[in-house]
Amino acid sequence: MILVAAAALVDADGRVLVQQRDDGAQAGLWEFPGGKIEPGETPVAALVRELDEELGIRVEAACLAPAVFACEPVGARQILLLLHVCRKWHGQPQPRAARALQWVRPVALHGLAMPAPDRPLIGLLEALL
Ligand SMILES: Nc1nc2c([nH]c(=O)n2[C@@H]2O[C@H](COP(=O)(O)OP(=O)(O)OP(=O)(O)O)[C@@H](O)[C@H]2O)c(=O)[nH]1
Repeated sequence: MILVAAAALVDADGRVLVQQRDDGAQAGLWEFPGGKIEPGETPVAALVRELDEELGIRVEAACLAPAVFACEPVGARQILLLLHVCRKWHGQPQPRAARALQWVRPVALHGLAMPAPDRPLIGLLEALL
């Protein structure tokens, strides 16, 4: 089981940030910023670290609200994806690790190519935001 923490950053217009993966078998897919939780790390601590590494933004732990999760097979592995919602951060997100970033309305996520674990989360996220 691979534990992954991710964040839906939501801007003042209610749009969500997604990034396009640049490497590996999932290259070209759009996903929420985040990454694997390291041994001994909490999901929120992993996200604070990943959001800094991937986007160059600083987020306070208290601003990452646990939201929805999914557990899906990707190849031979199960991914447990823990999606958080974040409405407050410091700095301007930059695509440091991704091919591109885009801000989209939650309903538009249905039209994006996303990894399998993200698909069941789209409707849940729409209902939450
Ligand atoms: N960040 C992120 N990863 C996702 C999402 N959905 C999903 O299936 N994943 C998968 O979860 C895994 C996250 O691993 P990663 O490679 O981004 O993690 P990482 O930054 O720790 O990378 P590293 O192992 O190169 O250090 C990948 O297999 C990725 O395809 C998502 O919405 N956001």
